[in-house]
Amino acid sequence: MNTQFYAQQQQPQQNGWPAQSFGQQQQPQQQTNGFANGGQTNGFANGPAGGFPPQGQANGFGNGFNSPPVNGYGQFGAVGGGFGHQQQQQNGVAPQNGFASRSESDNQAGYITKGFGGYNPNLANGTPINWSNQANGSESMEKQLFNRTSSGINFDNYENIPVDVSGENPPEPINDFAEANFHEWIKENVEKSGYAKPTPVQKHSIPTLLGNRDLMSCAQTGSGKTAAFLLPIINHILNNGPDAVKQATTATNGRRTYFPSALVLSPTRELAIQIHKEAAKFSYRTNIVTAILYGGRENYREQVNRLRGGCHILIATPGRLIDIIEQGWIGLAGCQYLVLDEADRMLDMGFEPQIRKIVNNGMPPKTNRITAMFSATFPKQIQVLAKDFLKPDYVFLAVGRVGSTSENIEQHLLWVEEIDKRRTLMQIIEQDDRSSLVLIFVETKRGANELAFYLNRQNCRAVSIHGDLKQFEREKNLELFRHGTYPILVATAVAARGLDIPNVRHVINYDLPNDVDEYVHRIGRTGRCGNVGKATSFFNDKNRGIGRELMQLVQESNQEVPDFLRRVAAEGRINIPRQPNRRFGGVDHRRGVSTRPGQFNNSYIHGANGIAAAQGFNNGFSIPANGFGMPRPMPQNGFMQNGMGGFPGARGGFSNPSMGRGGMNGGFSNGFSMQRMNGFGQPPFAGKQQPIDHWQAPAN
Ligand SMILES: Nc1ncnc2c1ncn2[C@@H]1O[C@H](COP(=O)(O)OP(=O)(O)OP(=O)(O)O)[C@@H](O)[C@H]1O
Repeated sequence: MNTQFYAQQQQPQQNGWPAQSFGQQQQPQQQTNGFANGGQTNGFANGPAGGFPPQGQANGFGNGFNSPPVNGYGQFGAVGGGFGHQQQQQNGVAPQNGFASRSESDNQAGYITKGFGGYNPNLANGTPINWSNQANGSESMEKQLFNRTSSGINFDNYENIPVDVSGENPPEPINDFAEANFHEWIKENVEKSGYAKPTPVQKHSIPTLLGNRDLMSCAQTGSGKTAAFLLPIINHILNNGPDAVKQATTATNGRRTYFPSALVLSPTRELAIQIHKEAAKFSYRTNIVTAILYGGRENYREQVNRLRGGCHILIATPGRLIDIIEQGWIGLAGCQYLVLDEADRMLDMGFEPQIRKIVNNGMPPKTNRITAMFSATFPKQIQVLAKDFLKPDYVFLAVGRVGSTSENIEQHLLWVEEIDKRRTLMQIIEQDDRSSLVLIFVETKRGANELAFYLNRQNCRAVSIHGDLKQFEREKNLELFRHGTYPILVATAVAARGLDIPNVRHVINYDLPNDVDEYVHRIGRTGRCGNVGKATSFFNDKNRGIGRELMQLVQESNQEVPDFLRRVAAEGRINIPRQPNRRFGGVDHRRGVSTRPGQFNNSYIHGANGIAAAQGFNNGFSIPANGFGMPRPMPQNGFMQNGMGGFPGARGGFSNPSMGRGGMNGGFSNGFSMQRMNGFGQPPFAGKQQPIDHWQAPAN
C-alpha cells in the first residue's frame, strides 16, 4: 500500500517535497481506510485550508497543500476535501457491511465495530448465537483489517533478546503459534495478519494468559504486545461461547446496561482506536463484538448507540468509560479480563484514581478475573502499585531491558540551542529520505501548532496532533500522516505511546521530554517489529536534567554517545553512587532489585542544592509521569523534603489529566527552571552560540 503511494508521490517536486495532486492521493486513502464519511465532509469542505475559498474539493485540497495555513489548522480544509471526495467515490465497503459512517465519530473507531460477523443486535437480549458457525466476511473488509505491515529485517534478532520470567510456576513459552492451540478462527486471523511466528513477548504472554494467570509484561516498543493480550482474550471468549457475556439488564428508567467480558484500558484516544482495530482484526469472522469508548465531545452519542448491540470486548479511555458507567450504559460485573495497556502510564498519578474508580465499580475482584498489564517501561513504584490489581502469584515478564530502546533505532543526539532549532530541523528534513514519514515531538500544544505552521510555510507538509484539537481533527491529522498525505506530524506527548504507524522512519525530539521513559516511548514510534528507524534529539541546557539517564540509555542501546552528553552526565554524577550495570534493568520488584540504575536509590538526594533537586526529579522518582512534585509517600525519598522546587509546577501539570503528558510537561518545566536557578544556573555551555555542527560538544 505504501509502496504504491510513495511511488505516486514521486511526482515533480515543489520546494523539496513531492508535489501533490489530489487525484493521486485519493486512491490510497480509499484503499486503506475504506470508510465513507459523510458527517465530516461538509464541515471541512466549508472550512478550507488557510481561509482559501473552496473551489470544489480537489481545489480545496490543492490550496491546503500549497498555501501556508493561516492559523495552523489550515490543513483541515484539505482534509475535508479528501474525505468528501472519498465518499463520492463510493468504494463499496459501506453498503456491503452496513456501517457507512454518518458522523465525525464514525471515521476511525467506528468503521470496524459492526459488520465483521460479530455484530448481532440480539446478543444482549440473549438470543442464541450459533457459536459453531463462522460468520461471513468480505474481501473489502479483509483489505481494511489485514493491511499487513511486514516485519523488518531484524525481526529474527528478537530470538536473541533475553527474557526474564518470574512468579510461581510460570508456564512454558510457546515456540510457534501452533503451540498456542488457538481456536481455528483465530489461527486464520493470525495467518491473515502475516504473523509467521510469535515475538518473545507473545511467546511468554500468550500461554500465561491462556493459563488464566495474571501478568505484568514489559517488552520493548513495537514488539507485539497488543496481540500478546488480545489473542488469548479472544480465544477465551470464543471457547466460552454464549456464556462469555453477561446478560444486559434494564433499569427502571428503561436504560439497558451492557456488560462486556473484557475491558482494555488505554491512556490515549488514538491508541484505543488502534487497539480496537486490532481486536476487530483478530476476531474477524467470529461472533465476538468489539466496542470502543473514548473522549471527544462529538462522538459521545455515536459510541453509546453502538453499545446497543452488546459487546464482548470493550476498549476504552478511562474518563469516557467512567462517564458511560455513571450514565448506566455499561456495567463491569461481567468483566472477566482486564488489560491495562501502557500500564505504567495508566497507574501514574494522572490516571490512577480513575483506574481505581473503574476497578471498584462492580468489577469482579482480582481473584475472579484475569488482569494483565503491558508496557515498555515499568518503574518499580508503579509495579508496587500494580500489585493492588493483580493476584499475588502473577507472572512477571521482562523482555530485553525494560525501559530500554530497541537496537533497531539509530539514535542521534545533537546540541542545538533553542534559537537554532528550526534551522537545524530544516537541515535534517532536507536531508531525509522523502519517502518515509517524520514524527516530530514538541513540548507544548502551542509549540506543535506553531511548528506545523512554520513547516507548511517552508513547503513541508505537516499536520499536528495535540490535546487542543477537536477529536475529529486529531484523528484526521493522524490519518493524513499515516497515509503520507502529510508526511510530517508535529505532536505533543499524546502521540508518544503505543501508536503503530508503518513507515515512520525518523522520530525527532525537537523538544526532549523530561524523563527518559517518555523518550523511550517516543522514539519507539519508529524501529518497530524488526524494522529499522532513526531518532534525532535536540539537546541543550534545558535538558540537563535528563542527561545522565539518557546517556545510560544510549550507551546500553549500543549507540554513540556524544561528548557533550558525557560531560553533562558527569556533572550530574555528583553524589550519585554508581549503580550496578544489570543486564536486566527491569526486574520483578518482588525480588527487590531496581528497574533502572539510579532510580530507586534515593539516598543521594540532597535537596539543599539544585543539582540534588534535579536528581530528585530524574532519579529519585522513578515514576517520571507523576514523580515530579506529587510523589507517592516515600519518606525515604529526599525529594519530599528538599525538592520542593517542582511542586507548584507539578500541580499545574496535573490539573488536567486528560491532557496527558502535555500538561505534565508544563508542570515539570516549572520545577525544572527552579533546578536551573539553583544548581545549573551557570552551566558551562550557557549562552554560547554554536555553529550548526551538532555532533561536536560545545566548548567549555
Ligand atoms: N508475531 C508477529 N509477527 C509479525 N508482526 C507482528 C507480530 N506481532 C506484532 N506484529 C506487528 O508489530 C507491530 C508492533 O506491534 P504492537 O503495536 O503490538 O507493539 P507494542 O509492543 O504494543 O508497541 P508499543 O510499546 O509501542 O505499544 C504491529 O504492526 C503488529 O502488527
